[in-house]
Amino acid sequence: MIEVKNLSKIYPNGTVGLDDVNVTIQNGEFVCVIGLSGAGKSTFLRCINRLNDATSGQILIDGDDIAFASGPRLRQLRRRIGFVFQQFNLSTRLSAMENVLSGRLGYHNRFSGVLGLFTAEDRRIAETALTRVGLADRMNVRVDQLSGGQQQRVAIARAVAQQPTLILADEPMASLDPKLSNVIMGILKEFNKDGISVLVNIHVLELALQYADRILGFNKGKLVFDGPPSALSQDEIDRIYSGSVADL
Ligand SMILES: Nc1ncnc2c1ncn2[C@@H]1O[C@H](COP(=O)(O)OP(=O)(O)OP(=O)(O)O)[C@@H](O)[C@H]1O
Repeated sequence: MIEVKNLSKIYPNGTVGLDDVNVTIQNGEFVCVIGLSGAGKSTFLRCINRLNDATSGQILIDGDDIAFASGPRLRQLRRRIGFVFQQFNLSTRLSAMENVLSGRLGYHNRFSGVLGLFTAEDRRIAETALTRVGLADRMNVRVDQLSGGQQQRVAIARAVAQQPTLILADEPMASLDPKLSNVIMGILKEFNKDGISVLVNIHVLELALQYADRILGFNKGKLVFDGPPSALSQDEIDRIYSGSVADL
């Protein structure tokens, strides 16, 4: 369970990224986060795994506050959270397998991690993750020889290899051909069925409606909608986007 309490983020230049956000996400939920560009979606996800530091508030991951944790405790908490980036963030000169194995680093001390001393169990977990995303025959191919869609699947496999309880995905389809959106959402949904909670930032409302159990709508850093897709009326959509769906 993730409990976000009174979470605010003010950037050093004074921009309000998040404004007193309160939300609880139960284990196993598939949550889509929507809102206009600049609404705070990325800031929200990045605060949850501490790519961004919150200014104030709490983020409890199964009861442990990650918002202001540091050192080994932060490392341990982050291990529970996989992150999938819009631009994949892979080491493109390494193989798919090597990238996915890096998802296991949180389970090793720094020394063995740097030396790449992965166990047979790590390799088995990485292989399973790559097979689940449909890349069993591409494991040893260098990432720069894979298509964008395949690269994003490697990135998802890397997140899954962490054996996380939560996957955060920040516009994971935005760099891909729109036709691949359903493939990426479908893969995330499959892992969600295994019990991993998923939070996806998404700017295509249709996809959010199609896949989400629950939608969070942000506007200017505030959480202005929290409910199932069925509760998202045109009024609510207007409130989130302060425009009509036709403008999206
Ligand atoms: N590093 C930063 N320094 C200052 N302001 C920032 C920084 N990162 C984001 N912001 C600002 O914080 C607000 C929220 O941005 P954020 O990136 O979270 O929105 P978003 O909803 O994810 O937008 P997009 O869909 O374009 O990614 C915006 O006003 C943005 O300009």
